[in-house]
Amino acid sequence: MDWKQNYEYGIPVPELIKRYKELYTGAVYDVLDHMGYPNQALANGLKPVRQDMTLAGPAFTIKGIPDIKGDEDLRTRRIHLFNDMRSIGCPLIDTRDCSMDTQAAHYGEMNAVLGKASGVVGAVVDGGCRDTGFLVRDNFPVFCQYQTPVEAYMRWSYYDWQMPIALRGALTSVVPVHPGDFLFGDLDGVVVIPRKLVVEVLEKTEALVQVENQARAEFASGADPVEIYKKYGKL
Ligand SMILES: O=C([O-])CC(=O)C(=O)O
Ligand SMILES: [Mg+2]
Repeated sequence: MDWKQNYEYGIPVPELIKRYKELYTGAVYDVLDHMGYPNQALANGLKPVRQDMTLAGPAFTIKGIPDIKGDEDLRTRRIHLFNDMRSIGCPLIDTRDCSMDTQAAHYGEMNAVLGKASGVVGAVVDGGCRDTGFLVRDNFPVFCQYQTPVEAYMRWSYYDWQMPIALRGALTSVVPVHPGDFLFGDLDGVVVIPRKLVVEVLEKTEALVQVENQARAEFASGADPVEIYKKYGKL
């Protein structure tokens, strides 16, 4: 499959990633909210495996399903997803819908190593992660719901990839994610930026952050807060 057109934004992906990583999720959330997209934040439980980790980039979507018999066809097929990542040719976020499983680890260090060699710059896993020590030592940003040593085999399996997926939401039960939608995460959580809005949201958030920086500096200076609020409308 040729998915490349899902990853064209008018600005090269590495530049988008660099500029998003200068921002913070609260500001991106506010911009999306004001644009009429209030339901783009992922569930509160989704957190980085180390507090200072951030990630930004376009989603490569993966769907997994319960698999209590260890289906051999699914098991054999999954390895091909990494070549599909490579065929896209830009930095990606491995983004996993785990069908609400709350038992197994759906991500780990082997996935990260192979992912990195295939263009992956971080993972958002709506489920569990293991080998966390490796990931932390490698400084590889993974956002997940929990950590566990429990293996996925005979519990959960990869089903398909590069299809629309649904991750648990902060304000809605799920937030849809499509291949090429952007994920941006920091200590507060993760927001999903729909593909067609990636550049507009970036530019609007950069402008918002400028205003917040000015207002913050003036608040910190001890000047009259009422006057500062009148000037910027920010607190
Ligand atoms: O069971 C799995 O594939 C998850 C894991 O431990 C790894 O990626 O290293
Ligand atoms: Mg492992």
